[in-house]
Amino acid sequence: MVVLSTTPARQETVVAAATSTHGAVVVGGGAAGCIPTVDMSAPRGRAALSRQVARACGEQHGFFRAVGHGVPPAPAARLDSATAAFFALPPGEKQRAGPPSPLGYGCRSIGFNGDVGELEYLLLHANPAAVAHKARTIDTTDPSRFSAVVNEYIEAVRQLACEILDLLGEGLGLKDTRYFSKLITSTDSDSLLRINHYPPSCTIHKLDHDDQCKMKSVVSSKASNGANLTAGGRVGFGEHSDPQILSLLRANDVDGLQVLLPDRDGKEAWVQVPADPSAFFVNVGDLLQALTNGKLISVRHRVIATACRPRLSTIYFAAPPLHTRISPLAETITTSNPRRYRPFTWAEYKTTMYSLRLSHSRLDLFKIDDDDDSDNASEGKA
Ligand SMILES: C=C1C[C@]23C[C@@]1(O)CC[C@H]2[C@@]12CC[C@H](O)[C@@](C)(C(=O)O1)[C@H]2[C@@H]3C(=O)O
Ligand SMILES: O=C(O)CCC(=O)C(=O)O
Ligand SMILES: [Fe+2]
Repeated sequence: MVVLSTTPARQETVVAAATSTHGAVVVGGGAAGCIPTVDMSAPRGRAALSRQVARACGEQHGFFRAVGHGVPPAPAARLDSATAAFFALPPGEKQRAGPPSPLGYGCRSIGFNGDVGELEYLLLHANPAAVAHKARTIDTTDPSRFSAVVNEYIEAVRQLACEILDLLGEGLGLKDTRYFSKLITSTDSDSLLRINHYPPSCTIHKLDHDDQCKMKSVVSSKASNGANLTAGGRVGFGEHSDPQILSLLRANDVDGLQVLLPDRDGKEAWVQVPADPSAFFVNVGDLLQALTNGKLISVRHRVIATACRPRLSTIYFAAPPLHTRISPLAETITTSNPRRYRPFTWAEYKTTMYSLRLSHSRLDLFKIDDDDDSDNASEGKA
């Protein structure tokens, strides 16, 4: 295990993941500390692939690196250059697409309850009409080109999300194996696209590279400019779980993403996810945890900026339509795993989430008490 640093305030340990020869990313010190890799193009049966995806999204992970995913590189490259061009504009021009309501351009402020991060971002509703509307303020010279680039990317990544959700439906043995993917393909689905741009974290001081790197290994809770520091870096995007069904993240070659995974002793540790621009990082969202009655796990993650180059990441949050009723599926409720969550709609969940801080474990508010016999008696009814 490579221990990068510890922060006295939270006694947290950050471990770096390393790639094993058989393709799985493994952290020394326990199987639960691994980041699984799924090669979606590997020649093996569909059943084996679906079991592998379901295992990665459950059993204490909720997170995997997808390679051989079939998304062509060109739409991603076009999106990256369009968004990089936007972030390179003078601040006044970027502000035309803000403030985030929650959609639009945002800088440092995240949500409505006082969260801040060392980043700027674009948050878009993932449907063509909404993209076209926002594009008018994002690319004032050629908004229709910007829209086309974004829509092309969304279509490619939505297909990948559907494929992963179908594999999960099969791996979990659902009667309707397409249940999850149907939720996100409806025309009024509430999916989002977020593009995060993290400035280099070593531009504060005009020091040579070696001095900057020495400074970053100094553990402290506040930087001289007031930014939060954790485990030797600035908090780019604070600890949270994603609220939706499934998130597909792709980033450039700059590290920063960390996931909170339990080790063999059940203690949690932040695991550094090595950058891989050709891969998608897939994580289970709160809704999928609720729908599967906790069989799949909505992983907590964060971004800690330590690099001297900007990090550009793009995340597709696959969500259902607002009126969708979220309730644990019958196949996931058993005597040993009785119903854990009460039914709710995505709209209800969103209202709750926007009233809370980023780090809140919001799904807990929808939990059924262990000793509530009337709710647990509804075993087998979704
Ligand atoms: C503080 C907040 C920002 C957030 C909405 C929230 O109230 C709590 C969840 C946050 C989050 C995290 C994942 C995604 O980046 C996001 C778009 C989402 O759906 O939930 C953000 C929200 C946001 O930035 O608006
Ligand atoms: O920017 C990243 O790499 C991750 C950000 C994230 O987790 C989010 O936007 O929900
Ligand atoms: Fe996230």
